[in-house]
Amino acid sequence: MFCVQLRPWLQPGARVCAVTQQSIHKLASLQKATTLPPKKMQGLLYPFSRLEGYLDRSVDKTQFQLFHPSLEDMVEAEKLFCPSPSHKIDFYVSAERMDHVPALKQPEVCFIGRSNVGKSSLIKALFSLTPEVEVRVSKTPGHTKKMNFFKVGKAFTMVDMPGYGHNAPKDFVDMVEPYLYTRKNLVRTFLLVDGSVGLQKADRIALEMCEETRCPYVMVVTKIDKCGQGTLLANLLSLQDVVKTQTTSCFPQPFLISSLHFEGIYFLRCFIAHVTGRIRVKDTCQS
Ligand SMILES: Nc1nc2c(ncn2[C@@H]2O[C@H](COP(=O)(O)OP(=O)(O)OP(=O)(O)O)[C@@H](O)[C@H]2O)c(=O)[nH]1
Ligand SMILES: [Mg+2]
Repeated sequence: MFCVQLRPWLQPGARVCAVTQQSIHKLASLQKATTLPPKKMQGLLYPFSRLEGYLDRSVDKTQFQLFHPSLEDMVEAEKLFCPSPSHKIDFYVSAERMDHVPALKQPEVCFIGRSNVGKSSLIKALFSLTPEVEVRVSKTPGHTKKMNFFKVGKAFTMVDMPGYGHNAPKDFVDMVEPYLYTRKNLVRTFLLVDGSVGLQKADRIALEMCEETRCPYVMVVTKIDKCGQGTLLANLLSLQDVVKTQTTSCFPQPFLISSLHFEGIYFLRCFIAHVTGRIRVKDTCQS
């Protein structure tokens, strides 16, 4: 659980981030988040904590907390998302076909999901400490048409994928499937589902594809700011049931995200740093 007494660790003098704060979203950094009242901060850092009280006693909560980084872990991870002259964070290249995909050695994570589910917005929020990195988002489904590669120094690459479903690019399958099946340096796929509607038919197909690739993947529940707690909880529990009973390569703990309000963003930065081998989060099972 979050310890408020860790706060002094973040007081002036602590090396949190060297970028100027001017054009950066007010909640982009942990430093700002930790100035909020404790309950609000807890919800931002650990979004599941908001739902915990509503869970029936019979529900096994440990499954929702397998990955449970400390504040220090999150601070450590955040440094990776702060650019410096020796650690450049930037858009690298777009690819429409597998033979356009760059050959890279560093670990890679990618984001897939239905069009409009919030993939690009999530990447934008993760990169909010580098606002000059352009990640295009749109309310029109099917906006991202290519696989967009973003380099985080020499640490890892993040790939924003086109969405499936409504207005997906015609060559979606030819583009994304070979990538998921053959990309050697892919360490995690994040499969995004909308918190208001839960797992849809198209998501089940994506989930089956992820299972077939046998690469580890993680479910991310998006836009949690938009849905009521009852709806979110119901969708989360049914999603977790599917993960538990029908998958073998999926991490049992779904992550909750609001790219607009920054809930879960620090948490996800930490998970990415962990799975790409940049930090080691203690007491973490099966991640
Ligand atoms: N309320 C709310 N809206 C969000 C959130 N994330 C994304 N959106 C909105 O959802 C819409 C789609 O966001 P994108 O990030 O472009 O979605 P995408 O998954 O990249 O979509 P495609 O590129 O079309 O596949 C935009 O209008 C975003 O502002 C969120 O966390 N909360
Ligand atoms: Mg997009």
